[in-house]
Amino acid sequence: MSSVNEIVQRALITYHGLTTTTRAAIAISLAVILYRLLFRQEPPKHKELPAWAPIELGIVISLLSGTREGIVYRIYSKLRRYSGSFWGLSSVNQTLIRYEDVDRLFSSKMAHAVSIEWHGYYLFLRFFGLPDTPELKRKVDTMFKPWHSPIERVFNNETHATEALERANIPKMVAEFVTFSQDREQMTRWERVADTKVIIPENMPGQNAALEANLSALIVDFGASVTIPPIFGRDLLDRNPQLEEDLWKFDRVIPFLFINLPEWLPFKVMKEGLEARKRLLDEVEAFSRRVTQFQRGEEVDDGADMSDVSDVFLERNKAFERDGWSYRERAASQLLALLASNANTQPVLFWLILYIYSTPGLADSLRKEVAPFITLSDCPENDNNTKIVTAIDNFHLSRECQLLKSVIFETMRLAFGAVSSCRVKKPITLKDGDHVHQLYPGTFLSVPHGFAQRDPSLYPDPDKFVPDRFLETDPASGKLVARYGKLRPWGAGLSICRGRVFAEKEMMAIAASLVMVWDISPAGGGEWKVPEMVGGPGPSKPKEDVRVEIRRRVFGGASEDGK
Ligand code: HEM
Repeated sequence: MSSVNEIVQRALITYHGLTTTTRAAIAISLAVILYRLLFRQEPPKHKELPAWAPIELGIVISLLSGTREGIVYRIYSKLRRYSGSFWGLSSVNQTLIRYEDVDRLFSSKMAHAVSIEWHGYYLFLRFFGLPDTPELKRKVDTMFKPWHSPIERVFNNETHATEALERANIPKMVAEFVTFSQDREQMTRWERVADTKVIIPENMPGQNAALEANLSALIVDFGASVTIPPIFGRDLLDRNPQLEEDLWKFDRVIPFLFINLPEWLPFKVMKEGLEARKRLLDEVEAFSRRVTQFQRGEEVDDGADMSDVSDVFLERNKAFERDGWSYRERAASQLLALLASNANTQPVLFWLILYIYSTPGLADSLRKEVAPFITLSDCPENDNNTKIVTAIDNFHLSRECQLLKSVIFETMRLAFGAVSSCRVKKPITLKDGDHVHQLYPGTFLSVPHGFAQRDPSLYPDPDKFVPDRFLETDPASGKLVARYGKLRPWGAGLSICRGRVFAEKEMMAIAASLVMVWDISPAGGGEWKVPEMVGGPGPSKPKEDVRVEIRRRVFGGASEDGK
């Protein structure tokens, strides 16, 4: 709020320092824009969300999260097109704050009047710079369902999501979480990016090995290495050592592409992001070719083994093949899936692991809760009473471990803000408390669900991490169960996340296995310092990384508890 005021004040000072001609030109341009926004009788019929809409959403969130005073807030409130929960200067775009009927708006009951399928083509053009042609538009529009339904069928279904998780082989991954290797060649891909430093090498008689690392860098690449193979198989990751780094670089530039900033802007982040995008498209394009060769029974380039590529990917590739998609276009679409499955999961996973270890007593409570569902055996490389995970009972882990579930919900409350958007396709009238709004086709509605997540009337002491905040006593069984309540981290209704069942199970399995066999503490000893969160809506990132020490948990010794 204050920063918006500051920006306006600075803009006014700069404005007064300009020549008369420049000031007149700017004033006329602003008047024209305002006239177009405020006084058009017929709202323009937009097919895509206007590029300025996400900026307006950010401004609305910032204006309404503060004390709701100051000149900018007052001017905006006077100028806004609607009233009640609807915020926006132009009828083309409205941000809905505390609108009570969000679930109904995005439900199948409203599908005749609002569409959640507006964004596909828009993302293709803005994210990948593909040429705007009627043919590409037809392809993307007709692919919305074939694009989403295989993902939804597997990753939002209890049984199939559990099967996909088994394919991720989390026990093996967790055993390799830290290798304590000083040789870069021997390190895992996530150790290579985490600026690791071995403090005590492995196999020192009578000593438990210890390693320092940057926790966020380590976890996001570790998480992506778990998430990618059950969808894409091993080939894509194994062949492209830089893939994850490129994914994060591209992810950083996406907010700029989303609001249509020109690609030639001379920012480092833009340049690096676009170079990463090119490499990613090349890699996923070559991968799509190999998958197609495999599906046709042809010889696969480089003799690659594509037998573990998931049915989801195969089904989508077949649909592309039928509909005449070029390999470049397929790569763009598959890259969207790569982003959707990783860009949210991995930052949330980092905060989850950080909260588990940094909240006093929480790691021990979770160890007690998850122990019956995690099978351990003695660590073969180490005779110091340390263990490795050999099996995870994913089904019971998600059914029985309600504290862990509540911890995940609480992490998402603090570190992730979903936004759901839809396009009005038929005239509708929406009731909003005492207000009634008439909405026109070609206009857009966006709901930042995260807006309410730090509201003290819903979540007392809202900035504090409270592990059992989401636990409620179930009246029928008398047991404690984790319930979402008003939290909507996966979005709403028909547009809800297509991978949420898998994502939740995956976070549970990774957190439960890591906490059982690894100890993590602040580097150099002392108190934990949880870094400031930056970014959002979407996942928040840490302002700076967290330097930690990682050791194997010693059983029957000082660090063991709860087993
Ligand atoms: C913590 C992890 C995750 C979070 C918080 C999350 C959240 C979200 C949200 C908020 C949306 C948009 C919902 C809306 O528009 O109302 C979304 C869309 C989606 N998610 Fe997730 N997601 C996660 C993990 C995953 C995973 C693991 C997968 C795949 C296996 C996945 C697949 C998708 C897909 C395909 C979409 C639709 C994208 C589109 O239409 O453009 N998500 N997710």
